[in-house]
Amino acid sequence: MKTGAAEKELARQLEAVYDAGESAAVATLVFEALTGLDRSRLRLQRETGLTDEQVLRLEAITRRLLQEEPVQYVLNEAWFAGMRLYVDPAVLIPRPETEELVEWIVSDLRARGLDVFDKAPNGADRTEVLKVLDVGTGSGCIALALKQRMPRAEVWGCDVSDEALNVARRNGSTLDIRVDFQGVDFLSDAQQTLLPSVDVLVSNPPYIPLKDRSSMHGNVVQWEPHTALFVPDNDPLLFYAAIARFCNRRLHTGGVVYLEIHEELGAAVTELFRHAGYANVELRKDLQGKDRMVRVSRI
Ligand SMILES: C[S@@+](CC[C@H](N)C(=O)[O-])C[C@H]1O[C@@H](n2cnc3c(N)ncnc32)[C@H](O)[C@@H]1O
Repeated sequence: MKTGAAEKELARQLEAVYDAGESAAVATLVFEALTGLDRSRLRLQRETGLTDEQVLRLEAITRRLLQEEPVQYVLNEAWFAGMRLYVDPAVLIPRPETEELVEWIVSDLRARGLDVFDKAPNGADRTEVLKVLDVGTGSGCIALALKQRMPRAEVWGCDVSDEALNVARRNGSTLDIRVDFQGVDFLSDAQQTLLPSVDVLVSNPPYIPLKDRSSMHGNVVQWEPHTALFVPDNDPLLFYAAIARFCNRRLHTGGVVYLEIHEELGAAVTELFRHAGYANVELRKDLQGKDRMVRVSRI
């Protein structure tokens, strides 16, 4: 079968689980992975035939996609902040909203003129000037993107899931980005003491109340790790409260906290931090116009 026709046929089949636009986008991702060609080369080689091996692989991929398994898990890759990350069902698939959180941090720190962006020249003093902690690191996407953009910062990522930490460490080593990933149950005050004092804390914690589960798309609920997604209906701010407790002890004066939030929890999260004595509280919308990020500082 020719590549172009096979891609069209896959898109058609995927309309059983996705809308037409998504089906075409997923089919293109599959064919990029299958052929090793980017989308413009793929278009130029529409008439090239698939090898027997490619046909077999395509059949296996199609079967998994039709069971609503996210394409990122099927292909074991997701793009985040220009990095190709390994992902599997142990970790949340990194989302574009989270890239916006990373951009907010980087642009703030640039504006502060901090000496963290350039690699120290050979032989120069490699003293790291800024300590950053990513809570609930999952694939390591936030921590790795920050360390890549700010080579002279010292970056930690923590997670309760050993499987997620394996993925994060694998990404760090494949990309050759040095982040210290640690296994910590952040909800335990005792385990929080294993973590360093920092200047910047960032987190995209679990924040979806369990009651929302029934209205979510099958490919999220059936496949993505529930420890990454859900919080109890009666305590949706659980992780933000734990972050505030940690920051009271371990965030340096002048330190800043950046959080991803549920679109309906903007007022509650900002109030929690105001009440805990934090300043410069700012709620920001994502590109979809939904309340999605909060920044607060410790004075
Ligand atoms: C919403 S995911 C975010 C993953 C990644 N930072 C991202 O933005 O794609 C939340 C992460 O928090 C982790 N997590 C859940 N409970 C935790 C706990 N008690 N302590 C530390 N991490 C936890 C999950 O394993 C998951 O990796």
